[in-house]
Amino acid sequence: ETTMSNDDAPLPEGWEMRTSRSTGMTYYLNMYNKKSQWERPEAPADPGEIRCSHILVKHAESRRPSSWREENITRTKEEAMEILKGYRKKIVANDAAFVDLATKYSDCSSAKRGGDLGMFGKGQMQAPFEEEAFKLKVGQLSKPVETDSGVHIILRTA
Ligand SMILES: Cn1nc(-c2ccccc2)cc1C(=O)N[C@H](Cc1nc2ccccc2[nH]1)C(=O)O
Repeated sequence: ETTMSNDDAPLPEGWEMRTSRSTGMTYYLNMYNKKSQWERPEAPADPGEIRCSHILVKHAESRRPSSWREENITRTKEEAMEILKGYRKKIVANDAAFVDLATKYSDCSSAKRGGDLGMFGKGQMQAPFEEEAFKLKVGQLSKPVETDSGVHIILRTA
């Protein structure tokens, strides 16, 4: 029987369709690591590394309840979550830019770079952060994520 190849369906994230110059056959290119394969991919390409920015609101139970903006952070985890949800609402409503809120309010030293953490692979960031970040598509904003450092919202930028 013929297998159903849904050639007109969109490809999973990170893949592109190519035609072999020598044989004219269709193959698929992982745009992150430039590896190619004959089989139509069923899942997003493994990005290996991604780039994210984040806004961190620390609280009294944070591993290090201190930051560039506040020497001794005493707010509760619940208060931190409310503050962060307020920032997320403004960003989603386009009332404030992510980079401006990160620069002004993030309790991470990456605030100096608009919250940019640069490129990172698996095994570099705390697990809850990594898990959420690698689920995001480029340009997508996470829901609040709790780590030992505090509460974060994550923007995947690459
Ligand atoms: C992971 N990381 N990168 C930077 C950074 C990046 C670019 C420029 C300056 C600082 C700061 C940090 C960092 O761990 N900061 C901590 C807070 C923090 N905890 C995190 C957990 C997961 C991801 C980012 C996080 N940032 C701090 O300032 O107390």
